Amino acid sequence: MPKILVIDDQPAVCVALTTLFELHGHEVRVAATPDEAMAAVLGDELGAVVQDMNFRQSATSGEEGMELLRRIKAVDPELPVVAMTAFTSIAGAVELIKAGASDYVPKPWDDQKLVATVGNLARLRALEQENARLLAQRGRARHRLAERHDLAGLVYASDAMHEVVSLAVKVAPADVPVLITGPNGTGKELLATIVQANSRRRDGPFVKVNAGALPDELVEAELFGAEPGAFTGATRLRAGRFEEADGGTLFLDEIGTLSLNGQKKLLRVLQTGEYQRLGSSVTRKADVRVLSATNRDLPRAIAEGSFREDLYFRLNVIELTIPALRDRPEDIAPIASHLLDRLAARAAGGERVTLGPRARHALAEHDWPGNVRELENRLTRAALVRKGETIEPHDLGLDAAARAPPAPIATGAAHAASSAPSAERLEIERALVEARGVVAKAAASLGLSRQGLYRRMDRLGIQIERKLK
Ligand SMILES: Nc1ncnc2c1ncn2[C@@H]1O[C@H](COP(=O)(O)OP(=O)(O)OP(=O)(O)O)[C@@H](O)[C@H]1O
Repeated sequence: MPKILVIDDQPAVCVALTTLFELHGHEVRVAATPDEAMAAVLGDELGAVVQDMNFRQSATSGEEGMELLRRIKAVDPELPVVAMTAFTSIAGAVELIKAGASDYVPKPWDDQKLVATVGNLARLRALEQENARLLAQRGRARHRLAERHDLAGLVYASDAMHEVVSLAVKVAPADVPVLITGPNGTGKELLATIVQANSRRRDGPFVKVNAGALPDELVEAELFGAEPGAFTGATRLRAGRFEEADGGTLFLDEIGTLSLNGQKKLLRVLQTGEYQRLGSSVTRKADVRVLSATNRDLPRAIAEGSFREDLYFRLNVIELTIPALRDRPEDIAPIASHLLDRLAARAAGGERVTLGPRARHALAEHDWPGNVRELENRLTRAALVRKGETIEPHDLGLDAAARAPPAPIATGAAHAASSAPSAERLEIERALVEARGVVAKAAASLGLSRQGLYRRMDRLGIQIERKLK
């Protein structure tokens, strides 16, 4: 129980208050003069103070008490002080509160009220202190982690993310496969970068493959390479991704959508540590650490027969799961701020745009189906379309997102009756804006063919306005 300091020059009052607080489980310290009181405030762990306002028989103005209150508040502004006063005037009470008193009780006091008031204040202080201690502890832990490891620009404030990142840097030096799971755009590739950057292979190659985009007939050539003439059109020797990643790390993104044939080939190299180029009988050793990522529920895919269980166990020696952004709302504001810094660094004039209070509120309220990538897209869009100095909710497309669609920069009619822009729409719009409306360039940055991008634009009703050209 928190300790209470009782300050009164009358021994009878001190005895009465000591008995009262001790009866309710508090430890009590007593001071008869302002100097004794200050010695206790400076040297003891106190939960609350109950102080008289006059310390000499002749004094009645309360001046000495007011002076002591100010001295206490000057050294410990958070320490709750309850003044015991004969003041009944409103003016006196207001002055006390202004000077920092948490409350005041008249003399003679009501035992129950006094114990309740002081006890509540002391408990609140203990909670606040504990909170501050935990926050400081977490802040220190995050700081230490960032100091000792390369976090590749990943920003977070949540405990959930701290756990994931701590595990990532812990498993990084062990040469084991790591499977990174989590919804779209949560930072799986960024986390893979952290694992690689903190591994013993950090100076080796880091090769990334979108396993989901590998056409079945090219899986083998892509992963293991091909000799000239190995298949129609293979005119030159082609090194595979395992060969390129030799001595380093191979990151297989979208592993959940790798074809069954691709899974079989991958499993073999993971089991034996050996592979052959297509069209060659020479066996090569794979000195590669495999990291993989997926947003698919692999156990479910296994149950449905679309993912091999044996491959799952090979890839999933360690699993790192990144929570959806909506489940770690503390991360939204710091990531948004980081992304705005990044946008400013890339912008021609280097101007840093800020979020207006309504926009900040809208970000906190949004559900983030597209996670950090969606946040990135919305901020990029907002920085481009904003009219004022700060970003407003409608710039983000979050102006009552559920009620009406925002006016997109590249827009069409097809979606007009629909709800807020999807993450896909935002991503395409962003790519188009960055490519200044050049579809081929936007398609390349999205990893799509030009036709593929046109098809998506058609489906989403995105047309390019002249101003983008
Ligand atoms: N915590 C974070 N701090 C800073 N940037 C982040 C963070 N998380 C994600 N990002 C950024 O968001 C974008 C999307 O992240 P990333 O590509 O790593 O997600 P992903 O989960 O691999 O996406 P997908 O599921 O679509 O493959 C990237 O630009 C990345 O740098």
